Formats: sequence, structure tokens, C-alpha cells
Amino acid sequence: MGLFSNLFGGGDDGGSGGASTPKLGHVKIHPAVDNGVKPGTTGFSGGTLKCKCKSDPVVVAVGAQTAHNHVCGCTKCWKPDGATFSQVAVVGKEHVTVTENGRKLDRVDPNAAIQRYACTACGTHMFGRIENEGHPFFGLDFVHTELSDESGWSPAEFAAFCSSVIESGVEPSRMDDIRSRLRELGLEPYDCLSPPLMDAIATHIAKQSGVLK
Ligand SMILES: N[C@@H](CCC(=O)N[C@@H](CSCO)C(=O)NCC(=O)O)C(=O)O
Ligand SMILES: [Zn+2]
Ligand SMILES: [Zn+2]
Repeated sequence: MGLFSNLFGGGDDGGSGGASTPKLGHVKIHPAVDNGVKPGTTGFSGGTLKCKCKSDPVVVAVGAQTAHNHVCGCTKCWKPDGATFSQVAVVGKEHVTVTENGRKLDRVDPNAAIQRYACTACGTHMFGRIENEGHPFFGLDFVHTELSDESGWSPAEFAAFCSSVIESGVEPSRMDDIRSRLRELGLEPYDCLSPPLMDAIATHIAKQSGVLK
């Protein structure tokens, strides 16, 4: 997978825990993690994502385990109805293939760094691609593995862009409970990406500018 193969080379099977006696179970994050984060399966090698259309769904085959799964509070990542966060992971773009009803897909925002392709009928984002070759995450696609019936995908590992949920209308006074619930689930909350990913981005930029060799 190139430059960041150490960071993006494969999924982590380790579950993120989840409290045995949740105190903040009423604070909803995302259906995939609200009942505890399920561990991935060793050797899991991908599956099929389907949009929410009852007929002629868009189908996307993902032929590898994902990496860096996380819940994301940003306004750009797709969230299922009622969810406060999205859940999104990365996989090499060479492993992502639209297999059915691709005619229903269109780009959400042609100016975004992540070019998200959504079903024009139901609105579900099916994959997000980095088209800019100079971007630190070039070569990776962003996918929502909850759209798959298979289990074994890499689990969410952290919570990104937490403060951004306020931009979607969450009351700022709820943030303490939201961050506490994320910690209870074993999902450390950050207001950008996790430190390893932020370090990878900064390293890429430093090498591009020449201050790092
Ligand atoms: N406050 C903004 C933040 C949006 C943002 O920067 N999102 C990140 C993370 S998305 C997946 O983790 C990002 O990289 N965005 C690039 C893009 O969306 O193209 C907001 O909430 O909108
Ligand atoms: Zn659809
Ligand atoms: Zn996001």
C-alpha cells in the first residue's frame, strides 16, 4: 500500500474493550458500538457493502480487511439515521470494486479531499476515495463496514473529530457525557484524528517540504 504501509497495512484484531457495567449507556454514539465494540476476526479478508435501497441496491465488494476503523464526529462522513458519529475505516483502493448498480452512485462534494460516492436514491455513502496523489492518504478508500452482513471487520479503535458533532447541532453541554461514554467504550476521543495518524500526516508534509528526509 506504499508510503504508509506500516500504518495502513492491515486490520487490528484487538477489540477495544467495552465496559461491563456501562454508566453512560444512554448516550448514543453509533449502533455499531453502542452495545460494546466487537473484536475483529483473525484472517478476515473482506466482504460486501450494500446501500439501504430495498430494490436494486448499490453493492461494493471490499476484498481485504480494513484498518484504522474509528467513529468520526465530522459533518462530512455519512451517519446512519439517528447516529451522532459515523463509523469509518480505510482499505487500499485496489480492494474496492463496485459490483452492482454503480449507475446510482454520484460524488457528494467534488471539492472535498475525500471524494465520497453516495447512492443517489438512499443517500448512503458507499466509499470515499482520495484522488489527490499528494495527499498523505492517497491510495486509501474510506468505507463504512456496518453496510456489510459479514462479521469480522476490524473494530473501531478511537473517536475522531469529536468536537465537530456540535457543528451538526449537538448541544455543547452534552460533550462531557459524549466523551465519557466514548472512553467507557474504549474509544479514546480526539478532536482531530488519532496521534499516530496525525503524526503520519505531519511526516508526509515534512517530507514533501524537504524539512525531513
Ligand atoms: N469540523 C469539520 C472537520 C471535517 C474533517 O476535517 N474531517 C476529516 C476526517 S473524515 C474521516 O475521519 C477529513 O479528513 N476530512 C476530509 C474530507 O472530508 O474530505 C467538519 O465537521 O466538517
Ligand atoms: Zn441506495
Ligand atoms: Zn469524518
